[in-house]
Amino acid sequence: MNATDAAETARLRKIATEGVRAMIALTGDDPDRAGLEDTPRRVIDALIDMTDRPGDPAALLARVFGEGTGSGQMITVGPIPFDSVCEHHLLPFTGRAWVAYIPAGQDVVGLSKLPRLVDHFARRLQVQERLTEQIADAIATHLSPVGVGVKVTSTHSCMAVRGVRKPGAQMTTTALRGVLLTEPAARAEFLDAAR
Ligand SMILES: Nc1nc2c(ncn2[C@@H]2O[C@H](COP(=O)(O)OP(=O)(O)OP(=O)(O)O)[C@@H](O)[C@H]2O)c(=O)[nH]1
Ligand SMILES: [Zn+2]
Repeated sequence: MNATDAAETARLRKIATEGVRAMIALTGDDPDRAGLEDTPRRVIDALIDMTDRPGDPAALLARVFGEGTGSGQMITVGPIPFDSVCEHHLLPFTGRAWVAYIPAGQDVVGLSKLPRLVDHFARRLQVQERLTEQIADAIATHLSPVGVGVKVTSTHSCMAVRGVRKPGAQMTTTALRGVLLTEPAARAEFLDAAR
């Protein structure tokens, strides 16, 4: 972080602290009471922590292993647990993702890179449909595979603990590319693996 960034961060943290104090006051509580004194800092740090966007898709998917490892099979990883933040309410949504691809040639990526890719797109302000598309698009762009499948199921705390209050209701989203979109058998294989 350079000096300009540090000054801007300090400025925004000051404003955000006032904002969180105002939100506490809106709940009818006293932001100056001992138990709440340090809460604005904790809230800001928690939000930054939950949106740290680890990794970089191009770098994550850059190292491939060849020598006959791929050869046309579907590779599926899941369920991959993830935490994200609903961009409408800044409340968490948490769930599981399945990520599959069929390499175009012999090259495959390391197993761990797919969960890392999920975290990269999950740990930011999100909606689930965009999360699902971004994971699929990153694999399509960086690996140029024959097919890609991404399925995400999650529960949104904004729908569980407030508003409509339906705890346990799950949202499922699926993004398919290439043969997983066009070939019913490939699609069925993925959806069977992602249960
Ligand atoms: N499609 C989609 N909707 C989401 C997601 N996360 C939260 N939402 C919805 O975003 C919507 C925001 O609707 P608004 O009417 O603007 O906000 P609201 O008054 O808080 O809505 P309620 O939750 O119905 O009380 C709600 O219906 C949420 O359930 C998501 O990942 N995808
Ligand atoms: Zn929400």
